[in-house]
Amino acid sequence: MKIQLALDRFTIEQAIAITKRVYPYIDWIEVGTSLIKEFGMESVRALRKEFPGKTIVADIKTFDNAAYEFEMCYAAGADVATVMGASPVVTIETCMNVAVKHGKQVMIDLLNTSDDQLEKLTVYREAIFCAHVSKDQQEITGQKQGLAGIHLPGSRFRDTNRKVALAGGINAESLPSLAKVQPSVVIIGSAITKAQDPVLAARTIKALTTSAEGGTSV
Ligand SMILES: O=C(CO)[C@H](O)[C@H](O)COP(=O)(O)O
Repeated sequence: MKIQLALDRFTIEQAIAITKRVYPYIDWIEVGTSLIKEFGMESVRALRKEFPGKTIVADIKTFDNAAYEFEMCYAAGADVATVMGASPVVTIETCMNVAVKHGKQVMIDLLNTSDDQLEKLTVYREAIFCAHVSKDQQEITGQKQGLAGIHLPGSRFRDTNRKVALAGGINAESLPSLAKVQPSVVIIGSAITKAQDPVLAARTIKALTTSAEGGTSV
């Protein structure tokens, strides 16, 4: 289970500084949508340059203009770029094709994706399917990521080795039960980056994922 550190609502310098502190406890680095919107591809390039040894995820949340946006992310050094599951299927298909062309990956963000649409997306076997509770759902309607509320991408995904990611307000309390879903990736932002002690928070989360996988806690 990879830990993807979500970097949102920071300057590029702040994002680099916090990542350096928690570096040993995380696996993937997400250049958050807010960074991409505020600073553009420079944010992806900067994180790529600073952390050559980590997987960089550009959370661009593409909804249209797929080839242009995905080419841009991969050229800036992203290993993974995100597209919204609710987009037209042709958009998602285009993202998958651009990823194959560059030997990169696609994460499909299932925020507000209907079951009918999800059914259509099951053909994209190489994608990572991200069940996501949004910031607005967290902050305005008080929704939480949890086994009851999760829009899990169907039992068939778990049965067929589809890669699943979970995101949205995940913390040390919710992680152990969410780990039962055996996600490939857990995406964690504020529980680490806004913690009073981000290093302790990251180390605790790393220990929880390790023990959920049957390993020894660090
Ligand atoms: O995609 C995102 C916001 O749209 C965030 O990356 C995701 O929600 C994880 O951050 P947090 O743990 O703070 O919710």
